[in-house]
Amino acid sequence: MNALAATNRNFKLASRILGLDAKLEKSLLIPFREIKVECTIPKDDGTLVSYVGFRVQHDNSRGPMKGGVRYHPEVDPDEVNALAQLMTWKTAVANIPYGGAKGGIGCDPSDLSPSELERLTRVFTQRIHDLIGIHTDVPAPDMGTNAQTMAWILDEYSKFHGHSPAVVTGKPIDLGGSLGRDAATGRGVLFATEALLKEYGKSISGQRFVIQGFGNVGSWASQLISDMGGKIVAVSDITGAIRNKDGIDIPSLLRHAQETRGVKGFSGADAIDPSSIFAEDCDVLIPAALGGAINRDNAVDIKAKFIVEAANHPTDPEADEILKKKGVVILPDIYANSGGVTVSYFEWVQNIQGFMWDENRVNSELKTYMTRGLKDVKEMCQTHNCDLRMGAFTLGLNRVARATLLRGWEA
Ligand SMILES: NC(=O)C1=CN([C@@H]2O[C@H](COP(=O)(O)OP(=O)(O)OC[C@H]3O[C@@H](n4cnc5c(N)ncnc54)[C@H](OP(=O)(O)O)[C@@H]3O)[C@@H](O)[C@H]2O)C=CC1
Ligand SMILES: O=C(O)CCC(=O)C(=O)O
Repeated sequence: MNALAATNRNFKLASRILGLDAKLEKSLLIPFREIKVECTIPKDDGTLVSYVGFRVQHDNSRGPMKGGVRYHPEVDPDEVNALAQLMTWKTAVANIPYGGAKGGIGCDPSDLSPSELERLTRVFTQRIHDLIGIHTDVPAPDMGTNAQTMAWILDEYSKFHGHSPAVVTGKPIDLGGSLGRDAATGRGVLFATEALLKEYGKSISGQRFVIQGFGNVGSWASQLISDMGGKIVAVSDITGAIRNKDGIDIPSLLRHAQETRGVKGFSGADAIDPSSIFAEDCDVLIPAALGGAINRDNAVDIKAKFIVEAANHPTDPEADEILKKKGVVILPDIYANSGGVTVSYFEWVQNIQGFMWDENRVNSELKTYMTRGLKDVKEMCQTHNCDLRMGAFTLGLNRVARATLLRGWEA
């Protein structure tokens, strides 16, 4: 099932649980605006190359639309649409005053030089600058993009609209970025996992973790979990997968991955088949790479008791059903990875106030939001006798539906 069909399915299940009116349901589902732009740049050798960029603005009933920009070869309109919709429910679950959006360019950033990436980002920004803004739509990093990408968007946007640090989040600290934003999604995953395990009388320390993806989210989650005494027994990225049953030394792996641009070849672990990473024996599985990674073919082999969805829509609905029957507890993406957008909100607030917080404040506010988020999700699970995914979806939908109804429609 593609990302959009899977997301729409979860939306419809939640809408049915809440008993939403069919017309309201339709209005919530259809994106506010879908933008598709052509981005042609000269490569370093002078030849021209064209890419297609997207920005889907899904909903703004609770505030400015918010969401990352992804650079990846598999970016397509349906996927961006699904990711934008997930942002709407995610910001509502986190209870931050935003709607949802997502953008992307169908490109392989590893094939582009830094100057080509800069040109591409600037052209994309030129195409969409009049449709984004501090109180309209605020981009942030996602797969294949980072603080530097945000700095280029900020600079290009500011040429048209004047210096506007709050137009993007996840930007470098020197340009008004927030302390703690780089680690925020991984730290949020840590806090979410801690809160979940506590419900089962467990703590991070002593649990065995398997993590797919060692980029921003996966590497920070690995580092913070291992700092808390969790044992990371297997990790994978696009270069390969590695296992050490006694626990991987994460600081050494981080150095290796930085030097060699991947986890492959790390001397402190054995190489394993990347396609069997989910079958590794562990207590907690954390997918932190692409969507749809857990599907009906690999779900049956999963041994973890808990899955914490650091990636967006990593679990296909068919896999969801299989895992539910196996009794695996899944902490859904729209709650589990909301630490990133929550600290993006703190960054935006700091930019608007012109007052910078220290990192302790950022991290402790994040913990408050993540802990409260799980409590709110669990209350919906109890009210509607549903699993955590439907608890999160009904929580998000209910908040957005209420805001939409309160605002009303033009007569
Ligand atoms: N960044 C953020 O703040 C947030 C991100 N997310 C989600 O988290 C996920 C990861 O994002 P982020 O860490 O930012 O992205 P990055 O681009 O920083 O990292 C992605 C990681 O996934 C790896 N990867 C890609 N394809 C595969 C594959 N087939 N098998 C194993 N590993 C793979 C990449 O390997 P390589 O680098 O070698 O290509 C890299 O390690 C995405 O789903 C994103 O939407 C969610 C909330 C916020
Ligand atoms: O920080 C943000 O604004 C958005 C992060 C994001 O894209 C996501 O949560 O999927």
